[in-house]
Amino acid sequence: MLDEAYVQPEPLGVVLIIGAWNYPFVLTIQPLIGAIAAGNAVIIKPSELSEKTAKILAELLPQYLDQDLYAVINGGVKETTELLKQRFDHILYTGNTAVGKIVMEAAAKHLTPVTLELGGKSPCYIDTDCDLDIACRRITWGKYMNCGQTCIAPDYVLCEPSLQNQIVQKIKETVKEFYGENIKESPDYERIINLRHFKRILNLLEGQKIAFGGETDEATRYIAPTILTDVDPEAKVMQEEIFGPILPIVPVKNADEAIKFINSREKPLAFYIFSHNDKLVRRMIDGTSSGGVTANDVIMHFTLSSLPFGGVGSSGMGVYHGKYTFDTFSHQRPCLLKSLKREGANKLRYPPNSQSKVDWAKFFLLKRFNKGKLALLFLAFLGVVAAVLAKAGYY
Ligand SMILES: NC(=O)C1=CN([C@@H]2O[C@H](COP(=O)(O)OP(=O)(O)OC[C@H]3O[C@@H](n4cnc5c(N)ncnc54)[C@H](O)[C@@H]3O)[C@@H](O)[C@H]2O)C=CC1
Ligand SMILES: CC(C)=CCC/C(C)=C/CC/C(C)=C/C(=O)O
Repeated sequence: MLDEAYVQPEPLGVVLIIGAWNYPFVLTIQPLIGAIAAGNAVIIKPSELSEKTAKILAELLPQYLDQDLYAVINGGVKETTELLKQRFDHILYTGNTAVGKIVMEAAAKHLTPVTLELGGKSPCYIDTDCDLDIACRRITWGKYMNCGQTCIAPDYVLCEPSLQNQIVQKIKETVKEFYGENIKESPDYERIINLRHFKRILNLLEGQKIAFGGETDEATRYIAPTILTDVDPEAKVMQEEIFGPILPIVPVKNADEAIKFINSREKPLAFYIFSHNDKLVRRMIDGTSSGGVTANDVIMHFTLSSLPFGGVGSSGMGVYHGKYTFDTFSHQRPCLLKSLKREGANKLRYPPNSQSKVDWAKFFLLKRFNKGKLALLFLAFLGVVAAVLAKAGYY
């Protein structure tokens, strides 16, 4: 009661931030800000796939930040492998799950803690009790933004069979509203990052029923906003994160079947539920697990600095954003400042032991006491009075 106890965050030391290509600026700068705020030195390793952003980061950062403390190192697998041999005090990695394991293995050699911001197949459940126009507009935005290359894009839709055709129709209308008649010409519709990813996504379309879209152009790595219907849960497109503008719809009987479906797979990075029914929304949140959730919208939980962002299970570990970034890059050091006075109260813990000391210890530590011993209670009351007097300066 008389001691001072507090938590003092302290910098971890040198932090390594490895970014991915899909939002190459935000995925390095956002963690960098928190790492600096927490007092660390930082090395940034942007993705080599988004080479122009990597180059500009290496040019710009030294102009604004202390070069001894903040460095940009550019390179691919070879350079990153070499970098990972060094000892860091924390590593924040954003990218795919397979490389996440490599990063964690390298970090383990130095007992370095990691934050792994990985991916996964984020499901989107659309209830029958829902404003389909609004739901489909929001899903269209989140799915086709950056050509589907967003870690928390809704990967696939689960809904009752009766909704399927209406959803296709409404997304089709919204695509026209967003990108016009000629999507290819729209300045707002992006392209696939490289040929390897273009071919990977095309491969996922094989044998599927295309209800909308499906047009592609290898020369410009264009893939039209595409919807697949009646998709078999065992299909290739349902086995890996799509990370492209393809939206499979998997019909389910009801919300319970959707919950079972989600729980039978790896834990996703995000989960989206569209329904007017608040109870159903809560039930689906309680019945599943995912990195984050947005109800009646997509992506938006990412934008709140008051919420921690991160995955769970195979979609990652650890969180950042806002104050959570500061906490991730800090050691929360518990400090107890005692005085060398009042040794009498401390005698309780020193040998020789006795039943009376045990009773006192239980009273103070476990807040458990023998009801018969009212005197004990009285003594505790006196203790509180003494503490108050001491704080007030009478002691
Ligand atoms: N949880 C999140 O916040 C985010 C997760 N992602 C996920 O990232 C994935 C897409 O990114 P990737 O294609 O992985 O990006 P990527 O190919 O840019 O790789 C990510 C980083 O890992 C490094 N890297 C690649 N291979 C490596 C190796 N063998 N050893 C060491 N380092 C290596 C790269 O140089 C790069 O800096 C998706 O699964 C997506 O969902 C993407 C953005 C945000
Ligand atoms: C309100 C508004 C314009 C939000 C922008 C949302 C946005 C672009 C989110 C991107 C999220 C992100 C960085 C995902 C990722 O890392 O893959």
